[in-house]
Amino acid sequence: MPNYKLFYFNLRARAEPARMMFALAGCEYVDDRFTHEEWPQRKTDKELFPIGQAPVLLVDDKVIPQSAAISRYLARELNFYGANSLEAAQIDVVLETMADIEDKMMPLYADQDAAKKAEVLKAFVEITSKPYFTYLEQLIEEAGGKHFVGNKVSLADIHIFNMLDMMTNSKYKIEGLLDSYPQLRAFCKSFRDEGPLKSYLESRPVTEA
Ligand SMILES: N[C@@H](CCC(=O)N[C@@H](CS)C(=O)NCC(=O)O)C(=O)O
Repeated sequence: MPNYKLFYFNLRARAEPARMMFALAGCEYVDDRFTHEEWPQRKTDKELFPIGQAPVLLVDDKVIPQSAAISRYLARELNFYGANSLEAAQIDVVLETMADIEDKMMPLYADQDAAKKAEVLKAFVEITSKPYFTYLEQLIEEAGGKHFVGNKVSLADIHIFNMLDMMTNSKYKIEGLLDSYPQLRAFCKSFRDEGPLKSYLESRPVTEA
């Protein structure tokens, strides 16, 4: 097993799927978290932060930036990327659907007055995000409610849980987001309360996002 070191802010956000996979696999790693105040100094290390962004995963002496690359690498190494190519493709479908939702979410956080923000959030919940969440709701229902793909926790479950956790339980919380999606709500509840990450989720640092 290589030496793993993960560098990110003291947030769940883009690094949490990696931390969740390390926890599930019982794999040791260094979880190097820094504050926003420390970041300008940390990012002067151009070898470690070649794009000037975090997260970065150090695998022995190899630098891997880009959270999606980190997640997919660890999923392959630690066996969270499905049992075969077809399952891997199904996992990718979930990840890419989630990426579409996140793309549509970004403008919600642009500076704007309260009335405009309420209008934009309502449109996101009721219109823009609907085809994606409806599809994810259908997928988890067809899969039996517990795992999006296969019969064990995969990168799909981990990423969906993390995204929904961020959208319902962080400073980016969106009111009413999952009101129309009972299967997704049930999936999150069982993942949190009964899944193999229960004790990790209960003991991880509490962060604003
Ligand atoms: N596509 C990149 C985006 C990384 C990114 O935007 N990171 C933010 C934190 S979530 C960052 O490093 N912000 C500080 C900066 O850009 O100086 C990824 O997914 O890793």
